[in-house]
Amino acid sequence: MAMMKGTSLLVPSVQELAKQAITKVPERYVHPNQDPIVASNTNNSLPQVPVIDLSKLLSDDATELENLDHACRDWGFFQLINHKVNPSIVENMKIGVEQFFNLPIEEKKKFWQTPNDMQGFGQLFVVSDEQKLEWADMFYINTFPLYSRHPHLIPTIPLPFRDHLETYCLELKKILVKIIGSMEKALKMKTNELLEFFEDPGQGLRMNYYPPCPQPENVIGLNPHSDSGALTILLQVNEVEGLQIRKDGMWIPVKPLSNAFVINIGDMLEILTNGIYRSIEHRATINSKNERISIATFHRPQMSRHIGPTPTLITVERPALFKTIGVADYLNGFMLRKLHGKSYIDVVKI
Ligand SMILES: O=C(O)CCC(=O)C(=O)O
Ligand SMILES: [Fe+2]
Repeated sequence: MAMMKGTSLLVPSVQELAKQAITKVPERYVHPNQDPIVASNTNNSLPQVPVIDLSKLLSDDATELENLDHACRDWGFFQLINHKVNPSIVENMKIGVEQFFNLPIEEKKKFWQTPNDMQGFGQLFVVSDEQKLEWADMFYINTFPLYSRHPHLIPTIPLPFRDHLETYCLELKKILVKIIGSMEKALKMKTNELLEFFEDPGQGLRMNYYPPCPQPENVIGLNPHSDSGALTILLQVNEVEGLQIRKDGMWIPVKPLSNAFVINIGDMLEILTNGIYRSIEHRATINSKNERISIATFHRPQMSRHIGPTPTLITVERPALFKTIGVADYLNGFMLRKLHGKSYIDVVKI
């Protein structure tokens, strides 16, 4: 069975560190020379990530399908509204994740990463002791397929959060299918040509906790990266700004919009669409006043599958831009490296 491998060095909790009244960030978290933080209120002329209405998409609204197509080609990111996920499901998830991060550290240790395992609390992509760390704790779990779950993680998450999490995961898988189905139409592909890659998809959840920091300009919450999977559905839990995407060389803040999901294209969808839809570099910044919480839910084709440009999207004018690669190979290669912008997709470029 093709499994997700990967390891990351064990690191201490930043949430605990930030509770101490420090005025200076420890050296291991100082990132010199990073691009300055731009807050949306200091620059109102910045363009905004497109907003897409799922209800309109599902009623075959041609204009909205075009809007989706533009969003995926030009932005790789959009905010999804009217998604019809029951607000109580989202609300329960928000409350649950806040309480989960606020458990006493002794409780959380039961969920901490162990050597050679990236699921649990900790950080990802830490490959050396010299590497600068992020100003954040994260909790990563695989949710689907079921065999990729760890017995000591989801089954021991306190109730009712565990049940709320299960419900949430299933709802997001439904959104995945609706979005991919609409993309297939927008790209004028054959029915099921793209969707078939998402039968029984792999799904993983990354919950991010970014504590406030006395020197926010010196730290980074999450290094610039593109997501390796196919489609990420992100929930900005507490409406604190921090997510930024790189567009035309500028960092653009994504304003938290209530009742919306932020959707972004990952590398695997860029490969499948032969580069027509693109994964976009993004990062999370920190501020000095408020904690920030987000939940990224990643979706990918099954580990045993192979992905390459879909035949209909290869033409004389647009020859194949990528080689075919196994999903497990792509993902495992990604997990072994430091996060570094959008550079990893180069391994499959022709
Ligand atoms: O915290 C955020 O808004 C971004 C999270 C993210 O990009 C990720 O977990 O891959
Ligand atoms: Fe991401």
